[in-house]
Amino acid sequence: MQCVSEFLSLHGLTLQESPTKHRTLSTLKHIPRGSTIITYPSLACFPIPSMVNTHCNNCLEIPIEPLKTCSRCRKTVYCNVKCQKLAWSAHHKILCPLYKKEGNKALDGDYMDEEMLRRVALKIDRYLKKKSYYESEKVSATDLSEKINCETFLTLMSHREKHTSEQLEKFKTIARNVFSDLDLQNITQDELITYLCRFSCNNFNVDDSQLFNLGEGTYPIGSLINHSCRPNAIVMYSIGQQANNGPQILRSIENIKAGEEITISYVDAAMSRTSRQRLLREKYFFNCQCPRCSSDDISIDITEEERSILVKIEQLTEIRDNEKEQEEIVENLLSSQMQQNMIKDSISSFTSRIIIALLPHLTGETSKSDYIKTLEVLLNDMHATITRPDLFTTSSLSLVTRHFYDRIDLQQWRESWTLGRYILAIYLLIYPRFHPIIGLHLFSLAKCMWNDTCKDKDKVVESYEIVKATKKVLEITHGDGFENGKIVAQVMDLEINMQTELMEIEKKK
Ligand SMILES: C[S@@+](CC[C@H](N)C(=O)[O-])C[C@H]1O[C@@H](n2cnc3c(N)ncnc32)[C@H](O)[C@@H]1O
Repeated sequence: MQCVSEFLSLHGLTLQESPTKHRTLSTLKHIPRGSTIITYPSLACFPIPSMVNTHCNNCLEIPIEPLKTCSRCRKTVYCNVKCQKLAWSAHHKILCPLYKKEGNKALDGDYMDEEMLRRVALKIDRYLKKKSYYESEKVSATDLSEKINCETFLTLMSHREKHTSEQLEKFKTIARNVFSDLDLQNITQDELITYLCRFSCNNFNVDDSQLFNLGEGTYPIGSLINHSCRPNAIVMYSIGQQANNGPQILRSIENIKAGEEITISYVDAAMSRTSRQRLLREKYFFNCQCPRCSSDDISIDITEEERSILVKIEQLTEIRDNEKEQEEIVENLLSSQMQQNMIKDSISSFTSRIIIALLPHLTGETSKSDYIKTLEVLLNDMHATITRPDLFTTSSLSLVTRHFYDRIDLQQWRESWTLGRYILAIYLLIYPRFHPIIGLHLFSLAKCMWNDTCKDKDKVVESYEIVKATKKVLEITHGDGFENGKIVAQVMDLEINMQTELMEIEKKK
């Protein structure tokens, strides 16, 4: 692991033993919010079944040029010749005859595991075979990254002894098939079972900049990062970077002090504590004791204000006994007649209050403690201000979101931005303030508002505030690099249109 430690320390990071988490990845220097902490290539990544015919099998990009299909197996598509050549030397030379032999094999649930195992096993086998080269001074930069990935992968936790016997049986079958298909010289069939266990608690869904799931990836460096339900970092992807095989980018969403552990969230922040903890136990085999899960434990080292808001955020995600009744209320609320009366009253005014209070914390340089104070006031006032505070919870989200997109499809901009503001208010209460979900939702909302402005100055001003917040959040979550930078550029175009419109309105006065 010498070269892995060196690679990490080049980026100001260090890996330490931990009695409860096996290892922790911490920073040696202060990291400002919105920084790219480190970028690293995958050991293997490929599209999910529904994307195999539309997205490049090497870099997951939707190509501008017509797709190139492998003329032998007719199964894999690439965005260009460069990607095709890279895939050929990495794995396709060996896998192509297998794909051909398999004909129209169904891409079912086991397909992802089997395909990942084939690709990773081929790389590890090659690495073990040429270990003396990989350890020599002659090793090329690309092979050095491969070495870092292979070495790290071999140290990842597998929790093999904790998987159910049913799961292990399934893995045994996949391992047997892959072992008989590939001529592996340096890996045993039994080791392949451990690899499959590793995939299940370490691998990532690869999403595009809009958070649409495109594929799955093994990113050994990313797999060194532990979980927190209130994380200080996120992972994003740079789709379409052929040579780097869909690199993963680790970005800070908070200022991180020197010595602090870097954490990401393995689960959706809008899930209830019970659901999050169940998933973390069943898939990752640990009991989460992050500040959010342990917010009522006074021995946890956080400020009293933070503890108080984390307890209240938790209440917003709890699964309720009156879920059905709540659904009916939201459904009625969204029906056109009721919408006029009720959204405008209680929901709408509290929505405005949340947005007015929290938006400056997305655009300005306010400190985390100021943001927490504002959040605390809002959460404290919630019960005093509105009759149904339970409508600002996770339970309302999926229903309102569905209606929001229906209205967008119908180009009903007024209704869509009314619903979009309501969703934004719930997001702002539940999610960390600099979260890609918030940035992307702000962008959708800004577009709806812009479509509905009718050149009314107040509306243009309001949508301009939303677009400024969008830009700030996306600069932090997405950054300005490559594919992710494109979305920030789109926001800037919208911002310029709004500025021009505001100047026009001023001139006409
Ligand atoms: C993707 S790995 C993270 C890196 C891992 N700690 C290591 O040293 O290889 C996921 C595993 O790390 C451990 N882990 C991650 N976050 C944790 C947390 N918050 N508390 C305890 N264990 C954690 C669990 O064993 C989990 O299955």
